Amino acid sequence: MKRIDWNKLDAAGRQAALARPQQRTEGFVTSVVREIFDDVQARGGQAVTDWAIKLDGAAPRRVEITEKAAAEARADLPPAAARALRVAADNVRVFHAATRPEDSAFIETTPGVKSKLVWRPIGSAGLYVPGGTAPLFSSLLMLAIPASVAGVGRRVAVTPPSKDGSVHPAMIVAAAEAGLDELWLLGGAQAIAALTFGVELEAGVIEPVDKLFGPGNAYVAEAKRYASSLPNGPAQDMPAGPSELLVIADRDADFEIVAADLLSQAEHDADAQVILVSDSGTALTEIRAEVERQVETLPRAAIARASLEQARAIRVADMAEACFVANLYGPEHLSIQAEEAERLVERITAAGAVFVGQWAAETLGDYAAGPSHVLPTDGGARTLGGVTTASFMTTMSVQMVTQAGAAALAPVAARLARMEGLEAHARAADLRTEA
Ligand SMILES: NC(=O)c1ccc[n+]([C@@H]2O[C@H](COP(=O)([O-])OP(=O)(O)OC[C@H]3O[C@@H](n4cnc5c(N)ncnc54)[C@H](O)[C@@H]3O)[C@@H](O)[C@H]2O)c1
Ligand SMILES: N[C@H](CO)Cc1c[nH]c[nH+]1
Ligand SMILES: [Zn+2]
Repeated sequence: MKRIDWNKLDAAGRQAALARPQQRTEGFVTSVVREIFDDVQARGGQAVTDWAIKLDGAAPRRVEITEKAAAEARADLPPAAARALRVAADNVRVFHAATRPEDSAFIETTPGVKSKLVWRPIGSAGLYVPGGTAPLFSSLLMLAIPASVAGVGRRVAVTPPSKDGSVHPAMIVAAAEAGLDELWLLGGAQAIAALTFGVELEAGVIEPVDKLFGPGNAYVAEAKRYASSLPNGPAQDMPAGPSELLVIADRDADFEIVAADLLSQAEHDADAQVILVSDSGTALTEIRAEVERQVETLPRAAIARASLEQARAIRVADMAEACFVANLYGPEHLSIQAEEAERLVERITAAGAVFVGQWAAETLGDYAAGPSHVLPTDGGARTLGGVTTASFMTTMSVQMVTQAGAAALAPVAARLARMEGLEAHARAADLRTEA
């Protein structure tokens, strides 16, 4: 972890200190994604199959998620694992049901003119579930359950096959828990292209979707971005790339816990980024040493070490400055392990999720606290929130006007229309006053 003193840096130094790993924006990711999309647009399902075989060693396959298949998959898991999945799914469902947006009441702005905002689910959602280096069935729960609570008509998930071409039984159980419609073993940009254009495969048809959701590596994140830039392409939820965690810790933090939290995100991806911010030199020194100690015994030490090359340990003057730095970075996850952590939350304006105090392990949020763990990365949190039921819905205003309401408001509208030089608008308003 590179050690940095915030107050010894000039503006350029500060920008560099909070830069995302360069790998994520490297040109070859963009060009490979473009090549895959062009090929899928030209050759359809055959191109998807060719890329899937080339990159992941297996042709796309549809996974059965019938009750029978789910029961078999459940039987393949230790009972405690199936129970843990059920607890996680229940918590995610409870949180999203309680936070689903409701239609507003009618609001009368002028007597006889009333409007309200109503929410409608989108028609179809393509859910990307990462699986390149670990089968993230938790991401399936975090996407498919909010989609189902929102009432989305068709929910299709795609996920890469494991190295031997198989699917983890927990993926099938999670899909069943979440009431998913389709699950495909297909990953990377080729999966996103399939959901964008719709393709006919040997294993069946993937219909195009209205909106793409989900996290993924740099290829997946770029594919979603590119898909949503195409004319008539699907919308996308947000940039949700390699994981990020920024921890604000003071000298009273539990250094072992802070180090463990940093490593929990570093182990995701060589491109994941973890940042430690503290007003205490001792905390920075001790936590860095603790990270080095703990990484030794991790099964994914190689990935975590590669990520740690992009990590930072930043010394700030005080907690107010720590919050300033956190807001500037806009992390996917922010953990505050400092005195009066809850009070500091008031200063935070940009983070996908905030974990308050030492007991709020980010890992709990990753799996089972309830809110979706699909969150914006790369500074997206400065303007965007994470996945919620609202992400799967749209709003419409509904406007109702009585004859008296029209008589009162039409002259206003007609006047404004003529000021804009739009005579047809004005006449349409005038007609409402002539009855
Ligand atoms: N932001 C969030 O909310 C969030 C949530 C969960 C996970 N994540 C992140 O998701 C990511 C998962 O990454 P992953 O790699 O394990 O799985 P992944 O499923 O995102 O990516 C694997 C796919 O990448 C494609 N790919 C790999 N190398 C390629 C190459 N050279 N050219 C073209 N395509 C290539 C392959 O087709 C493969 O199927 C991690 O970075 C993790 O941190 C983010
Ligand atoms: N930390 C990831 C979000 O960035 C989500 C996840 C899934 N499994 C474990 N963690
Ligand atoms: Zn995680």
